[in-house]
Amino acid sequence: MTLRELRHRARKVLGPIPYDYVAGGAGEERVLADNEKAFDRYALLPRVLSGSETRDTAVDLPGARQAAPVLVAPTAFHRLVHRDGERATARAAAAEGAVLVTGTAATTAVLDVVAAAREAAPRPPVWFQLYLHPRGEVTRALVWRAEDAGCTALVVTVDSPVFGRHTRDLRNGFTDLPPGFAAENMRGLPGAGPDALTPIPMSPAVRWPDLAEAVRGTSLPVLVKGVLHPDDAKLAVEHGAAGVIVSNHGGRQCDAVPAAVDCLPAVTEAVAGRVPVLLDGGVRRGSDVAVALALGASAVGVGRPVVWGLAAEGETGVRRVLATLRDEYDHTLALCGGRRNADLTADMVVRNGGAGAR
Ligand SMILES: Cc1cc2nc3c(=O)[nH]c(=O)nc-3n(C[C@H](O)[C@H](O)[C@H](O)COP(=O)(O)O)c2cc1C
Ligand SMILES: CCCCC(=O)C(=O)O
Repeated sequence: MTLRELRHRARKVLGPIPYDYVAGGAGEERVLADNEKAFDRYALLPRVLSGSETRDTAVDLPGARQAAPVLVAPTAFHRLVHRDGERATARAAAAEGAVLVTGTAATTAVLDVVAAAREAAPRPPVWFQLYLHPRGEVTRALVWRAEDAGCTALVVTVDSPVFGRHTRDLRNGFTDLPPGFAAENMRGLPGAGPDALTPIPMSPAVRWPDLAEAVRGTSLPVLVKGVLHPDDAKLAVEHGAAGVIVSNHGGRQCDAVPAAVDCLPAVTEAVAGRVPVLLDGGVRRGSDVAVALALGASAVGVGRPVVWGLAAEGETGVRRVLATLRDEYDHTLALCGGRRNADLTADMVVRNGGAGAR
């Protein structure tokens, strides 16, 4: 089963409103579509007679060593799609040796998410995603909850000064969580009630010094998610980021930006190896992972496919998504004559239809 087929299975078990919440994007969903289509514009140019029977796909990331260069991107409200929610996702990611990025908008408290991950692996890498709050004490409270739970890194999302206009949700009138669901990490903190769809008051007033303050206020590495402009990647490093995540939020924020993978080469050049560069958006096959790594990513995140796996089959479905991507990636690495992730280099990616014409 391909990851694309899994979406159809999820659609059958989900009601139309949660399905649309996950599947949808902002505006006319141009960026949502382009994130996937962009990978079709790249082709791999394999090397030959340079492979190995044993390959090493492991990767070292801030606060994590992973079996493969694929991690679970933060996606909100897992209990909306499966009764086991984030606990199932956490057990699956830990069992597959993948980083789980849980976040402020999870429907399970971070302490319980990490506890579930520990049922599957002794020291599971769980990162915590948050938005910087204009009131520093709210940010500090969230960071403390993540540290206390045992998270090994923080992910600060910077592409959401305001919430994106999700066309399908607006049409469906989906503005609040159904009764019985809440953004558990927001309990007791100021803001909209934890059962609002946007419990975190995103703010355009948040600026670079707030990031620097967040970095200073924690011993955990802080990755910055949602960077597209190479100058912002440089600023992120200068303000203490331990990693930069190239992402357009899966096409859910500004509907006029480039596909994530198209922004990767310039960001990689700007960061110049100082910190790892990661990418998410549109990754659906092992060859997409290989293209991203060749263009400079250390690892990629997957968002919707994990939610489809969770909706369709719970913990087993999430494991299937991660195992499929790892297996497909390893196979692609072999076909490209590689032994290690670093064997995939920029000269091995060409524009599709223009082989050799780089
Ligand atoms: C249903 C859903 C919820 C999301 N929630 C968050 C979130 O709470 N925080 C965040 O930083 N990104 C969030 N994202 C964005 C993802 O982290 C990621 O950038 C995006 O899904 C990657 O694209 P993909 O779905 O094509 O893999 C969400 C995405 C989806 C689809
Ligand atoms: C405050 C909820 C964040 C969810 C989110 O980021 C998304 O739906 O894209």
